[in-house]
Amino acid sequence: YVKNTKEILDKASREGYAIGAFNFNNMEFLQAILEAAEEEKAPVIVATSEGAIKYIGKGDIETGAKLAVEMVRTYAEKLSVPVALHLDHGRDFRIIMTAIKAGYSSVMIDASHLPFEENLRETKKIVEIAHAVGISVEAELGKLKGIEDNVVEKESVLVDPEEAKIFVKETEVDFLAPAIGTSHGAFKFKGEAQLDFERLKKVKEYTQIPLVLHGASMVPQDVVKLANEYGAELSGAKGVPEDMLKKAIELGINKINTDTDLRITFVAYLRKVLSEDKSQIDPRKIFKPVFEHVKEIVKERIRIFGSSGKA
Ligand SMILES: O=C(COP(=O)(O)O)NO
Ligand SMILES: [Ca+2]
Ligand code: NA
Ligand SMILES: [Zn+2]
Repeated sequence: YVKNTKEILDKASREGYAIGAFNFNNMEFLQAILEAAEEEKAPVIVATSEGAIKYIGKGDIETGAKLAVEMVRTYAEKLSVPVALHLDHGRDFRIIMTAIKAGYSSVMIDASHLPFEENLRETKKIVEIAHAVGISVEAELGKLKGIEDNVVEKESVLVDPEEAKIFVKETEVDFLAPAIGTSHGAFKFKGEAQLDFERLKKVKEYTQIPLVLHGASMVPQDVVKLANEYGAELSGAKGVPEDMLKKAIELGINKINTDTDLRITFVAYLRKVLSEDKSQIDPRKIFKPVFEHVKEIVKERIRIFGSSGKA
């Protein structure tokens, strides 16, 4: 169990590959992610959003954070690969403190919806506290479109590399998520997929720290098609193409946040299994094949990110 996410991300940044940061909300997704990392011999980051902590704790934040840490630690001590637990899109000061106290390896303070100076001040405060207890911190500059937890960002506002230089110097944040055109969820682009690689290149040059890509799911069309065949309504779903992910990694992305790809895979195969095995009522028999597919998609991502065999 990795005490501090920085150690695995600094290595990835030095060697030019990316670590998957996969979101989970329950035991089965966590199992699938960790099995995938073990089979790929890859370091891995598992992440909970604030909503996931509330979900795991049935509304009680301490319970949720504690349970997440205990589940991850208990599984991780059996594995040969490094595992880090990360708080994704931390916004609420109390939740960030609770995650640190519970034993998370790193926390994100997402104050990117605030004006630059306020984002900088918020981030600096979290960094001072987290660094005092040996925990690493992620922050975000610029805005992703779509729903970011409970804040609806109408327009994406791309990162300003000059701001990034000042921001990282002033806050001493360990890794930075620059908005370069992605957005959360399954409907990322109206027209052609497009990322601002020029900005990304400059942010890396100016900051020289591990960078994070949010909204990075690829939204595989075969899985979307399967889900729709079994009654889902996901037409128009579109993600980040593989060649763009690879280019982003070449230009300095070292942590890739992936949630939607696991969700779509889960939904497609759950629908399929339920419609084919109509008398099945044992949840274990329903979930086993479904989470085999979730594990496979995580392995595919780890291979694309270049972290297979890096444990
Ligand atoms: O950024 C993400 C996940 O993005 P996706 O919706 O593209 O999986 N989590 O913080
Ligand atoms: Ca944000
Ligand atoms: Na994050
Ligand atoms: Zn995100």
